[in-house]
Amino acid sequence: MIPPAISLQSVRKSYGANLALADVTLTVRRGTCFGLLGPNGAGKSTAMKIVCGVLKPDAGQVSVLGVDVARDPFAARRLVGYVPQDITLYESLTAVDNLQFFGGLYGLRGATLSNRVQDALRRVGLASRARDRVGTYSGGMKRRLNIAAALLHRPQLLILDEPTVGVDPQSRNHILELIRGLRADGVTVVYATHYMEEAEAVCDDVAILDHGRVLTQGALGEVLARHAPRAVYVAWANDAPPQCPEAEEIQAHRQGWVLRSPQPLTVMRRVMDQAESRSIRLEALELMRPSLESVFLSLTGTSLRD
Ligand SMILES: Nc1ncnc2c1ncn2[C@@H]1O[C@H](COP(=O)(O)OP(=O)(O)OP(=O)(O)O)[C@@H](O)[C@H]1O
Repeated sequence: MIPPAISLQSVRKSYGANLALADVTLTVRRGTCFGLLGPNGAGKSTAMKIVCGVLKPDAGQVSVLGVDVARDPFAARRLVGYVPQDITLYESLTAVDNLQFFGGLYGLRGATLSNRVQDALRRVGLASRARDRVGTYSGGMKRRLNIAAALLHRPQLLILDEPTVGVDPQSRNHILELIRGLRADGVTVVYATHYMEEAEAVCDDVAILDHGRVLTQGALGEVLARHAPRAVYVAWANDAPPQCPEAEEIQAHRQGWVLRSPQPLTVMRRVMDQAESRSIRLEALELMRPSLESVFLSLTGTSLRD
């Protein structure tokens, strides 16, 4: 059997008394885009640093494309491109000089290094600004250059830790397109984010992590089907919401109400009957599409994480 891109088995990691990963078991399939999702402090960065060999787990097994990270950390690291959450670039150097430096750390030299630098700059849409100092770049350009630095050694697995924080919609769109392009080229991408709409747009599989534990994982469609609360949106020309014993919760939303229920079709029928019998004009009646955002909130709760 071909080993998966990433396998974490019962991984545990503490920082002193602070348990960051309690018991994490995860599998990332080759050639997919995998969304690692979780609120602040869930353990996403810790898990990714362990996969890259930057941090050692206290317990558990980690392998990358079949290579045991504990046994052969250097071989594993060569297979992985890691884009950290914090920008790690030299502001006083140009984009080319930054990439030449990082490429040198991977042992790239001469014409190979120059070609890889040009390729990476093209890929992230920065070829025309290649000779400008990074200090003159916008936040989105720095993020894209940060990604280019992780592509120079042509990794089979790219790990991105919240790559779209603080970027404008254009750079965000460019980064999402870049991920789709890499995936189409056969690169496995792990994408950590708390932007659920981005994960829905690019990920094949997702895992939701909280307090160092995996709450759910699987194909995006499966996770939505398994956990998304079913709901109906109703707007009608009446001040009160419809009466519906099947609704577990009724919330005001836009010009109407959201009725959560495991029997949404019964709810819809009941609303239509009431509208007809009481001559109330119905303005909208929709089965709400399950969203990753609603799954995320229903699994991780709505209390603030600081
Ligand atoms: N170097 C460290 N020393 C002590 N505690 C740490 C350290 N790094 C992380 N932690 C703690 O470990 C837990 C997991 O943190 P981690 O950064 O892995 O979460 P995260 O999901 O990536 O969060 P965020 O979305 O905020 O980046 C948190 O409680 C955090 O405060």
